[in-house]
Amino acid sequence: MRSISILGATGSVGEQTLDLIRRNSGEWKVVALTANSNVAGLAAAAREFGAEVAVVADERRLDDLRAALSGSGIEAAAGRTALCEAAARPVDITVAAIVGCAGLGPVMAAIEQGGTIALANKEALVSAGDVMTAAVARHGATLLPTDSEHNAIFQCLQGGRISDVRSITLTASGGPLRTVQDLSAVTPAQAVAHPNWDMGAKISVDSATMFNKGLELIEAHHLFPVGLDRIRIVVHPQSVIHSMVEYRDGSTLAQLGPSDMRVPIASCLAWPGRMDTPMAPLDLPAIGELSFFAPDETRFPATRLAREAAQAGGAAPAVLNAANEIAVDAFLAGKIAFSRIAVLVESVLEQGELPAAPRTLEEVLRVDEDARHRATRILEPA
Ligand SMILES: NC(=O)C1=CN([C@@H]2O[C@H](COP(=O)(O)OP(=O)(O)OC[C@H]3O[C@@H](n4cnc5c(N)ncnc54)[C@H](OP(=O)(O)O)[C@@H]3O)[C@@H](O)[C@H]2O)C=CC1
Ligand SMILES: CC(=O)[C@@H](O)[C@H](O)COP(=O)(O)O
Ligand SMILES: [Mn+2]
Repeated sequence: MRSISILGATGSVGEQTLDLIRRNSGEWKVVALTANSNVAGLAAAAREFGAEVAVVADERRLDDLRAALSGSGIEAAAGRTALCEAAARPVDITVAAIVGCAGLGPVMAAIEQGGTIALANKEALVSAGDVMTAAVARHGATLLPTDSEHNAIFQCLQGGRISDVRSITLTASGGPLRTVQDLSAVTPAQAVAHPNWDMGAKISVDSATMFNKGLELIEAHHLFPVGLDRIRIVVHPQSVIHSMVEYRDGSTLAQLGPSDMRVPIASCLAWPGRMDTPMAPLDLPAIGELSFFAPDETRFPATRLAREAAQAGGAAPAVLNAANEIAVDAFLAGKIAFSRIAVLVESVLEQGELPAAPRTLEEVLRVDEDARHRATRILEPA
């Protein structure tokens, strides 16, 4: 029996993790499950899987959570501190599936326990960068990349040496707007309609703007230290090849699979072994063709902005991420046009001097908070 905590259990990655646990329920003990405000979903999952503790980030929902769990014997808690305390409970694996920089504190709490973390929450690593990787090294923690591209690269690196890598290629679907000419009138419904993956709203918008690939570039830069100039992006609309590693002898290894997050999640849950998933095998004759294109950074400037932020280093990636989170929320709320997302991010990055490079979690959170204020002030001038 292995123990697991799922941070962001009510989301797309969280629910897909629970689906795998359900199929192998005798093998897993669920310790902590967390959500932001979805009390009904959290309580149902906590009851079904017999969790030790359920935590909701929104403190105003604590009474509702207690009521939903009454008689179950499951502990209920709320707030950011409770989230970090739950994340710090010792487990064999923590699945980090909160969306946004809001997941950073709990991820760091799990890292400080020296645990194994299946990391889907890319914004946490993008924002904290070296602060997180240094904490991983200091506490002897293990990060298992769960984002599909990074999981693909991780798999392609097994048995290889990072010093033998010539390049890493991140594949990008190009998102739902790849062939849409007029980006000025894109609605939230269009932007979240990803052609291949069923995901939460924020990452779906990020795929549409290509900020997802920009964040993933920075994520790859921290996970796989081959040098930024050796990490490339190629548009591959079928999302069958999830990424590739080219070695110095000219061999390129790729990981292929269905566009279903249960594959990379299962790879992390069973690592270094393997486990069954319910997906049908890839039917390559039915897929027919795999195609590849260079990214169009004129229409989708996000990958250029992310590369520049990664090159600048220090606080720049955290600023880029925070501004993007504010812009995506504003777009989904109907407050700004789709095309303004990248414009806003660039404005925040170019506004005045960037803060000093953060050296601690608290400093990262201050950079994040400050960039959010700056982005909000641009959107809603006093
Ligand atoms: N979905 C996918 O296929 C993939 C996702 N990822 C990454 O995984 C992460 C999760 O994505 P996804 O599952 O799509 O997201 P969802 O929006 O579907 O789920 C997000 C989860 O985080 C919780 N949450 C939201 N805001 C907060 C907060 N402020 N504090 C604490 N918890 C919060 C939500 O709770 P509640 O339900 O109560 O709102 C929910 O459980 C993201 O970083 C994403 O980039 C990476 C690769 C693929
Ligand atoms: C499933 C996953 O990892 C997502 O990040 C997905 O890859 C998004 O697709 P694109 O950003 O390539 O459109
Ligand atoms: Mn991805």
